Amino acid sequence: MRSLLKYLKGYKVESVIAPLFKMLEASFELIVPLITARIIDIGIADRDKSFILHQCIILVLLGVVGLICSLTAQYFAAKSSMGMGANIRKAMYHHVNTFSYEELDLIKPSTLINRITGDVNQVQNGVNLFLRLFMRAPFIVIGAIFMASTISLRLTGIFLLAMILIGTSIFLIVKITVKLYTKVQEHFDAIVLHTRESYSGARVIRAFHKERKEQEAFKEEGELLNRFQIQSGRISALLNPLTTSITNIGIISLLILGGKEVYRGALSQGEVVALINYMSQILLALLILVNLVVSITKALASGKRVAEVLALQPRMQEGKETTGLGKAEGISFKGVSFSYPNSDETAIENVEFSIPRGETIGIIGGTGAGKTTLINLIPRLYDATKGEVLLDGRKVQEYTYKRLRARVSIVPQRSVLFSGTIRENMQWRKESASDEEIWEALEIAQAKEFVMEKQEGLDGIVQGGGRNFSGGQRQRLCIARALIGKPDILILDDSASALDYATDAALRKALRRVGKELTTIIVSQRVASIKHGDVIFVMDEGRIQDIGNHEELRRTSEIYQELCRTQLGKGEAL
Ligand SMILES: Nc1ncnc2c1ncn2[C@@H]1O[C@H](COP(=O)(O)OP(=O)(O)OP(=O)(O)O)[C@@H](O)[C@H]1O
Repeated sequence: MRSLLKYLKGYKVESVIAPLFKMLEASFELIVPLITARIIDIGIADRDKSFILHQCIILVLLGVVGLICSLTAQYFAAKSSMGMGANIRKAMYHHVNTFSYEELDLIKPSTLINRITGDVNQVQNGVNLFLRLFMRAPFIVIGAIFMASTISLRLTGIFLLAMILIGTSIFLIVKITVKLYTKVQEHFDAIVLHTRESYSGARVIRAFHKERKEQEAFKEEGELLNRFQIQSGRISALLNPLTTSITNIGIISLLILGGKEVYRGALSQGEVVALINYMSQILLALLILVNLVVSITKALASGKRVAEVLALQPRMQEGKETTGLGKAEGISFKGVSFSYPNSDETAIENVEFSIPRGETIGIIGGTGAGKTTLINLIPRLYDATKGEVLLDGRKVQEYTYKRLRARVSIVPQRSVLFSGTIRENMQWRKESASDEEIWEALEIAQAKEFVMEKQEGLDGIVQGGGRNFSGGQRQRLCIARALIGKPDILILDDSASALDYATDAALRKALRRVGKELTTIIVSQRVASIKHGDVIFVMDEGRIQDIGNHEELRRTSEIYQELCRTQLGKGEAL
């Protein structure tokens, strides 16, 4: 949490003014019982109406000035805590954008969203309460005891005893409820996760007719949450009656012992009333302190979650080079192995190959063979754990991200579009892309026809995630997006899986016409999609088992033969 204090930068003055004004308000509050005592002892005793009126005006003035101080404190506390919250959110958003796939594997997007929103809000509220109340409550308690001691040192003992009893009850109850609160938070997180999953997977749930099962699981989570909330509610409900009882016992003791002092002539009636007022002020201040402690505990827990994200340093460092050596003119893998950060197994092992510029490469293999892992190393979505990945003779790590990603364009397995227009989605790689360039890319990606059919053309709306397009249309739009800005290397990671054979073939034919310089890597589980490649890599268990063109592999590669047998028909493969 301490590491988050730097985000208060720019709000230092506000953070000092807020507690100062709150303490000023508290000082006025501490004077009130003394004035009440004077009204009773002098005004009422002497039946002096003008004195009473005069003192009442002072009370009103104290109230008004106190209110102004309180509002000033609220204003400055809100300004600095909101400012701090905004600074943290900005810093987190910026920091998360520097994460590579490795960091995103470690902190899941749903947790990141919770941390950037809910947790930062909790920190913000905690800071606001802290600035306003943390100094005020102890100030009132100490001040009230001090003022009481100036009235009667003998009766101050009752105050100390009441404070010890109230303090102990509060401590015990908070200790238990904070533990329960942690449980409540855990179950609340689970419910949020469940709600999010069942909403985003609503169609799958309907398709598998799992509505009842989902409802039951939700009900179970809800009941658990309910149980812990009731438990913590019951225990916190004890707090008020317990502390009020202790205070009331204190007040009764003050009345009895104070009464005796009045008889002895050591105290006036007004002073006894003032002592009772101070006792009530202490109780109120301690109750506020309890709420403050609970909120601060929550804020500290949230602050820890926020600080964890900010402390996570991206393992990849950006290079400085903007040009290649031009030697090898293509992509080379030298003894490359890779393991995911959250896994002990190697996803690819000792991969070695070179691809000259302008070739079309097919990568085929069963699920989990390591195809996606391999191609993700080229645009540095991950860094190899062993070996080197070279692009035009330079390690990919040496290039700036801008340069590397301008040269290598990847269409991932999952087609992701963003809400906006088709044009806006097409301009992701090149903001200045003209309509002509966009139509050209759409034509190659076999998407021109259905975009033209739209009344608005390139201004056609894309709904979040591209849900107003079919799976195949989404894939084609993503391929078009990847072609804009003329990359040197185009990687299609199973990105044509939703296309029918004819469209898939038309796409590959169009890609071949793009230019001799374009290196195309097509990852697929379909033989038909990669069989025209200049070279085909056959992958299995994280290794490239066989390399060759379609005809060679049909003769030499058992895995390839098997794939052909199952897909193209037995006769063709043998
Ligand atoms: N983010 C990840 N974290 C941990 N392990 C992963 C991750 N992604 C993939 N793996 C594992 O790495 C191995 C290779 O996966 P990869 O996605 O490269 O296979 P693939 O050949 O592309 O499969 P598919 O054709 O099904 O997409 C698999 O065993 C998989 O479980």
